[in-house]
Amino acid sequence: MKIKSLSREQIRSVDQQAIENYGMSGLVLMENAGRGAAEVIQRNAATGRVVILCGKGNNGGDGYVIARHLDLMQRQVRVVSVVELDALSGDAAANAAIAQKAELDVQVATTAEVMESHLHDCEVIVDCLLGTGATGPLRGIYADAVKIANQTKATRIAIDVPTGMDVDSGEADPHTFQAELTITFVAPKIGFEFEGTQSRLGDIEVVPIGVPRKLLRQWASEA
Ligand SMILES: NC(=O)C1=CN([C@@H]2O[C@H](COP(=O)(O)OP(=O)(O)OC[C@H]3O[C@@H](n4cnc5c(N)ncnc54)[C@H](OP(=O)(O)O)[C@@H]3O)[C@@H](O)[C@H]2O)[C@H](O)CC1
Ligand SMILES: [K+]
Repeated sequence: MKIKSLSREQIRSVDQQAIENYGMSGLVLMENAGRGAAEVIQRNAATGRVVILCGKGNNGGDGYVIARHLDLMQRQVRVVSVVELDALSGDAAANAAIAQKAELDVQVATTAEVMESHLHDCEVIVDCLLGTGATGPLRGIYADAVKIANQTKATRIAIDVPTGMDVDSGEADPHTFQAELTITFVAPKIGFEFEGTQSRLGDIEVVPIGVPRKLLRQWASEA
């Protein structure tokens, strides 16, 4: 079944319905998202050290799941959070805690200098800073992190939407993450169809997260 491009509102309602009407849990959706993304990353960037940049919300939460699954694939992985971990909540906090108990390499970088020290020698950078919850211009360390990442020679992979891009309008902050590959969940986003977004998105892979077909049928573009 091919799902047409969805808006922020529509994708949120998929989440909501999966949880409220089908009894799925956010943790299960996040696990499916992170595991699916890790498998696509392994297929597209099969070697080298991976740094996963994590923000405060569930896009960041995906990053901790991705880290755990890449570690299971014997990859060298480091998570670099742009917020103190006690600022996390819900499913993101749960997966950050699992990552720490699993003794994955989790660092915090709230300044550009510390961020630079983590990014200068890695081969793959995964953007889990902001997803569909982003609003307005990038704030502080988020802008710094994207600027530094864009200056490296690393392969850059965006999760759900490149940080700095508006998921509905396609409008891009001056410091939008420049991805070679964007791994997006459930369906492409309507903002991806706008002029000029291609250079920031790179190739797009859609990863299903286990939401039942019956729920998605309302947005199917073909059976
Ligand atoms: N059904 C699905 O597709 C699933 C998607 N998942 C992932 O969840 C994210 C959406 O997560 P959410 O927590 O709603 O939002 P974000 O992670 O994108 O943003 C989180 C917080 O970031 C702050 N924020 C917002 N805009 C900015 C900005 N311009 N600069 C800096 N910080 C910003 C804001 O927090 P504040 O309290 O600081 O205002 C946001 O709350 C989705 O994209 C997927 O990756 C699920 O994992 C599974 C299901
Ligand atoms: K992102």
